[in-house]
Amino acid sequence: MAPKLLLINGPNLNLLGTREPHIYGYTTLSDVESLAATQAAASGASLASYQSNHEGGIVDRIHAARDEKVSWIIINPGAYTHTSVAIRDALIGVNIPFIEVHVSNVHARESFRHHSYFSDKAVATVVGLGTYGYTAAVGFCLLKEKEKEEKEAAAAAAAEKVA
Ligand SMILES: O=C1C[C@@](O)(C(=O)O)C[C@@H](O)[C@@H]1O
Repeated sequence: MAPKLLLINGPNLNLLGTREPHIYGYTTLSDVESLAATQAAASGASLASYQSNHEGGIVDRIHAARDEKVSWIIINPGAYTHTSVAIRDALIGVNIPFIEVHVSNVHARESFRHHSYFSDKAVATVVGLGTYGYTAAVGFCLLKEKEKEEKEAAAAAAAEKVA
């Protein structure tokens, strides 16, 4: 089955490109989403995108990802990074590996941005690479899926040899 990736962006990230461009740059969310979908498609994977300014909407989208058999979630929880036990619990609850992305280097900003409810459960955290952080995260997920596929193919070939 072709790998399925889900890109989730939290509150205010719909304003990417116009919001504090000295911090978040000029690339829009729709640029980010279409680039990520193209990147996934080039490797035979699919990528769906979701953005919400509401915590419950993000929780519901994460729950739906389990039914959709999503292999990886890439999430920028925005300000919910620093507050949301509910989104953390949803990600743990569905047991889908996830990458946490922040456009800005949160560690070089106000101290309330230094704590994340996600980093200790994320496979990886990407901070401060601008919107390239999304590209890096998608590339990593695609690499891991390719490695998994190669491992499965090698195991199947070995099993065939024994039979
Ligand atoms: O909304 C955001 C964006 C952010 O997640 C980032 O991508 O750098 C960092 C958060 O602290 C902030 O609330």
